[in-house]
Formats: sequence, C-alpha cells, structure tokens
Amino acid sequence: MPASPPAEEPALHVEELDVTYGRALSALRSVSLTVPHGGVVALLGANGAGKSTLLRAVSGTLRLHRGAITGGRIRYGDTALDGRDPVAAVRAGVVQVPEGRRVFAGLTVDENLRSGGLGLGRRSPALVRAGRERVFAFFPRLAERTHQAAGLLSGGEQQMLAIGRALMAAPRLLLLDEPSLGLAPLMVHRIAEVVREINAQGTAVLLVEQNAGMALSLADHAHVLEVGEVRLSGPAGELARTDAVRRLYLGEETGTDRPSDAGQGVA
Ligand SMILES: Nc1ncnc2c1ncn2[C@@H]1O[C@H](COP(=O)(O)OP(=O)(O)OP(=O)(O)O)[C@@H](O)[C@H]1O
Repeated sequence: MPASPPAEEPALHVEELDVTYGRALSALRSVSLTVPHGGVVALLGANGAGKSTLLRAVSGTLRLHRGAITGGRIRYGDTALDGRDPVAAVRAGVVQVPEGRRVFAGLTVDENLRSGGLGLGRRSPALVRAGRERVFAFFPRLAERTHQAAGLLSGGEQQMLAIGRALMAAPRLLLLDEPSLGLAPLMVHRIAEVVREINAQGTAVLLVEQNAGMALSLADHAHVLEVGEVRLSGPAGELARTDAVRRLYLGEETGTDRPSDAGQGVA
C-alpha cells in the first residue's frame, strides 16, 4: 500500500499587521508576509524599521516591550498567535531567539539549555537528553562548557547558547533576531552554517539580519521593511540583484542615488 502523504504542515501568516508602542508610536503598518513550512524568509531594513517588532508580535513577547497589536492577524497553521503570550507561541512550535543573545548570565550552560522549552510542560528526561545531544551536535563547544556560567562565555558562544536554548523547545518555526550581530567573521560563517543545517532538518526560519549578504544567501524569500512598512519583497536571489538592495543593504555602487526607488516588489 502506498504511504499516505504527510499532513499539511503549518505555515506562518502575518496579515495586515499594525503595531504601536505607547499611545503614539506606530512601529508597523499593514505588514503582510508568510513563512512556508520548511522555508527561510529574511527581513531586511535599517535600524528602527520594525524588524524586531515583527518578531516580537509573532512570538508573543511584544507586551513585554509595552507594544500592542492594533490591527491585523497572525496565525501559525490553525493557531491564532496575535495577542497570545510566548508560552502559546512555544506550544504552537514558534520560538524566538531575541537580539543581543539574552542568556541567563548567572546560570550554567546546562541550566540555560534546560530552561529552553519551559512552558511545554513536564518533558521526559529522554526528550531533554535528546534535545541536549542535538544542540551539542550543532555546537560541540557548548558540550565542553556545560558547567560554566553563561556570562563567562564569549559573544559567539553566547549566541550558540541562545540558539541552542531555543532548539530545546524543538521549534517548527525559529525566529532569529540578528544572530550575527557583533560576531567575528568566522563565527558569523558558523552561525550561517548552523541556520542552514537547522533548516535542512525541517525547521522553518524567519531571519532578521543587518548582514544582508548573509541573510540573502540563506533565504528563499526576503522582505525589506522601511519605517514600519514592507517596501520590497521577492525571491532572495532576485532582491539581491535590485539596485536598491545592492546599494542600501549590500553596500555596492549602482549608479542610482535615490533611496526609495525600490517600488513595491519584484514578485
Ligand atoms: N519598547 C519600545 N518602546 C517604544 N518604542 C519602541 C520600543 N521598541 C522599539 N520601538 C520603536 O519602534 C520602532 C521599530 O523598532 P524595532 O526595534 O522593531 O526596529 P528594528 O528594525 O528591529 O531596528 P534595530 O535593527 O535597530 O533593532 C522604532 O522606531 C523604535 O524606536
């Protein structure tokens, strides 16, 4: 008998999302995008464009930053995520690695890893063990430092730990906020490889990066945010060839000078 086809895996749908901070500051306006099952989508944009805000809205952490969704919808498969808390997102399979490698500095590497996936309920020791082994396969350096305080790790090792902690929750969609920020080129290269491997194992990725070259080399699809709005969207390879992206985000000379000649998209 032929095997039945796999059940349709969920995808992330962000539809016409509006977000504000406080009473006045509109951080996102009518932002729509999707991340398909198993895909890698990159979000590019200057400082303050709203990239982290979008990830926070999806992961349910927006309220911790005093932000609020004021319009639109977010769903992951059949699960509505707008207005939910981080535990609901983690249970749905959506986990964020926040910007700035927020590890618990006073806890050991092992304790940090064990804190990943809290909110999933009591998990069997075998499951936790399997999670740690998966993390150590990606990051052997962490295996050598299980009892070391996370605050004493190098910047690159802390980023590994932050990603490892998220992996402990076995995400189906990983939200990565600036994983290369402040890291040496060799470490940036390793992080990019790991993102590729995590994706190859079936986890979709929504990647926010200032390093546009890295992001576009990893992503299938990309969006450019400018002051809270999506200005340009398309397949990553095509976006990388547009004048606007080459000039503004890849630092290349293109012969055009106007910042917003990007139009509304290449696809
Ligand atoms: N907690 C907050 N309270 C008030 N305003 C905020 C808060 N967080 C972000 N903002 C504002 O919302 C807008 C979008 O910020 P956001 O951090 O999402 O941008 P970003 O594209 O991720 O930029 P960066 O690369 O600098 O992190 C900016 O104008 C920022 O000043």
